[in-house]
Amino acid sequence: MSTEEQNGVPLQRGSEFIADDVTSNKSNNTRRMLVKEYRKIGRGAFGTVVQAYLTQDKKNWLGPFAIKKVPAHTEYKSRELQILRIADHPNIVKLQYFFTHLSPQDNKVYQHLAMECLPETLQIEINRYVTNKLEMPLKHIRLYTYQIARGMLYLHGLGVCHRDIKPSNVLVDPETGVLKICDFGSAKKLEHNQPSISYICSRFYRAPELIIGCTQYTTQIDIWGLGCVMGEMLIGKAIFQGQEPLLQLREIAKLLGPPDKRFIFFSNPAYDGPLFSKPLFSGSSQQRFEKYFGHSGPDGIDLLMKILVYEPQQRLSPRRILAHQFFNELRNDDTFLPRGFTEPIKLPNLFDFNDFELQILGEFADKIKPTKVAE
Ligand SMILES: Nc1ncnc2c1ncn2[C@@H]1O[C@H](COP(=O)(O)OP(=O)(O)OP(=O)(O)O)[C@@H](O)[C@H]1O
Repeated sequence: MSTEEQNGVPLQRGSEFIADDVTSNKSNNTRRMLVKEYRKIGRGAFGTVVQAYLTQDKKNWLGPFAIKKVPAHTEYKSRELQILRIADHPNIVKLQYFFTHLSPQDNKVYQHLAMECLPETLQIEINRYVTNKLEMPLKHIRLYTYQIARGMLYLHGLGVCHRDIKPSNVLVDPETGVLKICDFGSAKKLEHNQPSISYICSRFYRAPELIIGCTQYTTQIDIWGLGCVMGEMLIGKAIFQGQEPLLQLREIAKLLGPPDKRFIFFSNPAYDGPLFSKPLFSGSSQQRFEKYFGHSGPDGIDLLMKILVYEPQQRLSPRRILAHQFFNELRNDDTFLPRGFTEPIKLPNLFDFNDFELQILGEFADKIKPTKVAE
């Protein structure tokens, strides 16, 4: 394959096709466009993600986009399109175009979701620190955790539960500090009193009620995932690594202590799996949290201990997370030092709440926003 440059866009010959019905998510207009695929950037359980560019006239190129291709017409995946079409938030990956296309390789129709492209996943960023035997700076952990919580404030405000929070479903730009939640392939608008499947979410990040088989769960399952992701940034590896689905609960019990019988019963009265009711450690769970996450300081430990709790209703809500003192450093100093840079730069705007967010935040908005010192 030869490579050429067009408008600074590196293009590979041979990986292009015409799509007849490319719809802009912004204007809703549909038109014919040439799609040039550049390189594969991700592979998931359901499809592939490629970096690609779009053009109408072969002169003006749009992109780069991350185009996610999934088999079309499955009810499961069309939810992803529906949710991405309405989501409009700085911490949620933005859908820009979408279209269907018949693949000449297997003669199947694929849905194509062209999203803004970010350079890394949080998983890659975490691994980079581990490989270099370094700890991720606390400021970065605050910045990323805050933005995941802000994305959740918005999503949960819409009633949408992501259901697959994990570091590889969180995109980051380490040079700007911007973070966006991606992969809405498992997301669902949860309706009150309507059951949903409990076999959802990647094992290490599954909330205890899901492990037990609860089908009436709430968006608080995502908050559990957020706690797992924050813990993973702190220690450089997944904090609960169960070797089998039910053993996942054992890993949780090693940190939190045994689950309460009431919690098990109200999650799933028919649960007949192991209870792990004997303490798996001596001392208090506070001591365990301090041992695992000591370098996050008392505020980090306090926050994690209020997120990683069995009872979903007891877990902090997104707005209480945003208001937590762990994030005071972001309110007091609006700069950070990106990895590999020697000069600090300004943090992305973390407090530009829109009317919808302000409505959900209520009186919390004033606690979350930095208080400006009068000049
Ligand atoms: N907007 C984007 N910008 C950059 N990379 C992306 C983007 N969207 C997805 N990716 C990359 O593609 C990978 C797979 O994307 P995604 O998680 O949406 O697909 P999936 O088929 O649902 O995957 P999985 O089965 O692992 O959950 C991501 O982990 C990431 O590496």
